[in-house]
Amino acid sequence: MIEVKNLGKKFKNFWALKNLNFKLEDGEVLGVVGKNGCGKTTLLKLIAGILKPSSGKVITNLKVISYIPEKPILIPELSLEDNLKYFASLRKISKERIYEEIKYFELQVHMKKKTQELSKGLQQRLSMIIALLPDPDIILMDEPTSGLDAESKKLIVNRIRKLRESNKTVLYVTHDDEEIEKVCNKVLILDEGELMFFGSVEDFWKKYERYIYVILEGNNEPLLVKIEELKNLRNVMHVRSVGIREFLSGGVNLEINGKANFIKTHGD
Ligand SMILES: Nc1ncnc2c1ncn2[C@@H]1O[C@H](COP(=O)(O)OP(=O)(O)OP(=O)(O)O)[C@@H](O)[C@H]1O
Repeated sequence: MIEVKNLGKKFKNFWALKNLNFKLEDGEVLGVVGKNGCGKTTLLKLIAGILKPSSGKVITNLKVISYIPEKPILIPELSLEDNLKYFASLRKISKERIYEEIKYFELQVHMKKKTQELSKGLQQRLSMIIALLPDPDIILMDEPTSGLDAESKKLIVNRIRKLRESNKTVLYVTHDDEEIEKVCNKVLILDEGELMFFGSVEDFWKKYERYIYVILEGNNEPLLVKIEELKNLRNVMHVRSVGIREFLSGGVNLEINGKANFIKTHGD
């Protein structure tokens, strides 16, 4: 369990996070969403204990916390294998446990390569292993899949699912709507340091109403419409769903704790 109570962070005279309140149970995966600079990394760092709160507190009964920063922290001159050996030696992790993760993340053939020579995806897989070796109860990840190749992304997303199945608590920053819908059971939306929404994906759509994109015959421009309006439309050529992030960035203006207050068509 993690409970965040009246949590705030001030840098000089600027509040990067203001009065956040939410609670996560064990085994929940929270997607942290919001525009650049809205305080996502600050929130993870406060929970990790890297930053001290300026107001409020983080309460948890869980002991081992792993934080995976956006840019992996690895020793560039050492091989993948030696990086793992080094980090494992700090925690007395068994060889079997290390090999289990190497196999899962399909890194066997890259063991002798220096980490500075590895692609971003391989570096991120290695970073995940290092963070998971101590068997953390809470895993905090800052955009773990952003800008990665499809294979690395798949392995990381599936590993997050496995963490959820083994009752771990995961908070991760993501810009990917598909991941939010498929991996996260809760979503937290920040807007300029304030909590705009916290709850399940289903509750988000209950609150803001579900929208879809439709393409009508003779018009290539997708239209954003409420799902129940579909039955009133003629000559529909194509329909596709809208994810939370796309919804937020597609011209929909949400008031904090309010309803969507205007809609415009995609691409305007
Ligand atoms: N150490 C710091 N000192 C001063 N200001 C900071 C510090 N760390 C973050 N900030 C500011 O706090 C705000 C929130 O930053 P944060 O990195 O948490 O945002 P973010 O949502 O993670 O952004 P991004 O999506 O770009 O990574 C930003 O305005 C940032 O400039």
